[in-house]
Amino acid sequence: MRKKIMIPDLYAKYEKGEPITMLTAYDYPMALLEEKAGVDIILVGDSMGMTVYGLDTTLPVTLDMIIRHAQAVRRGAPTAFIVGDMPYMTYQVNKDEAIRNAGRLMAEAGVDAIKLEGGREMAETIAAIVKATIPVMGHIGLTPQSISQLGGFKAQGRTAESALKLVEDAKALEAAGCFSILVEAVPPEVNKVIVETVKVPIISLGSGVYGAGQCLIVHDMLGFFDRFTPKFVKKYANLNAEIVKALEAYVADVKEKNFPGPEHVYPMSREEVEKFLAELNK
Ligand SMILES: Nc1nc(=O)c2c([nH]1)NC[C@@H]1CN(c3ccc(C(=O)N[C@@H](CCC(=O)O)C(=O)O)cc3)CN21
Ligand SMILES: CC(C)C(=O)C(=O)O
Ligand SMILES: [Mg+2]
Repeated sequence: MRKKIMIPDLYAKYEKGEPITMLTAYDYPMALLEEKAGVDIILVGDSMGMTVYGLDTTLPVTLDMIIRHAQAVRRGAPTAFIVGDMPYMTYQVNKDEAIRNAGRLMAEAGVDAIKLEGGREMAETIAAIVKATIPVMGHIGLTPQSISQLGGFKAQGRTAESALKLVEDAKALEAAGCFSILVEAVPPEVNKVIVETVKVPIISLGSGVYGAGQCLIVHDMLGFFDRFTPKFVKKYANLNAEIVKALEAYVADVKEKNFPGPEHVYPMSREEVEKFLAELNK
């Protein structure tokens, strides 16, 4: 088994120019497969609200949901670096609540770090969480918990003014003590400047090749989610089609009585069958 990945291992990769790989996982079977494939960072994302629970946004996801799913992911991926996503309103109210909730994710779920959305306005909260011994990954650009203010899931930093603000946000997050920052759905030109401005490793989700590594939502890249496909997704498989093919074959087999076959049932000796029927007819 691979050695447990810790923050210094991520930094060593970054310094060597070896790209860091990151994917979401929400359950034990997917975590097992990602561990097997050698994924460095597994994010137990609040995107589970949409990919696993069929909700329209990430806002209804609760801390208890993230904790339960992160526990399952931890069992499947003992050596991956696991990041637990802080759900909507578990860190925005005040620093004390943010520390307590981040601490629950660390202690109850066994994650290695937490992630929360926001720029400058979250810097003080992040500094407080880091001071409480909890590593924080920042998340700027498209921040899905702000969907109402953003007016939809739209790429960010596409004007000079908003791009400048993103660079300031990244600086503030670094100063607050984030060990890494995820930059979502930002033009590559802007992400490049962020990468060159801050020292901490930048993970790109839909923000081009610059930075320390890449992230995708696993259900998107496996073709296991159909409601929409962000422009930044590359589909590495079409699981939906594979699964439907298997399900249709099962439905047809049952209807045509081709399943179960003799190999799927528990045998009884002829002697016992005869005894059974004789007793029954007495
Ligand atoms: N399955 C899944 N994948 C994701 O990447 C993801 C989620 N769920 N849930 C939360 C957010 C939403 N995300 C998204 C959604 C859409 C775009 C996108 O490409 N939007 C288009 C159209 C936007 C519009 O104008 O309506 C764009 O060009 O920005 C990007 C990220 C990223 N996150
Ligand atoms: C979009 C990624 C980075 C995320 O926050 C999630 O999966 O919840
Ligand atoms: Mg999230």
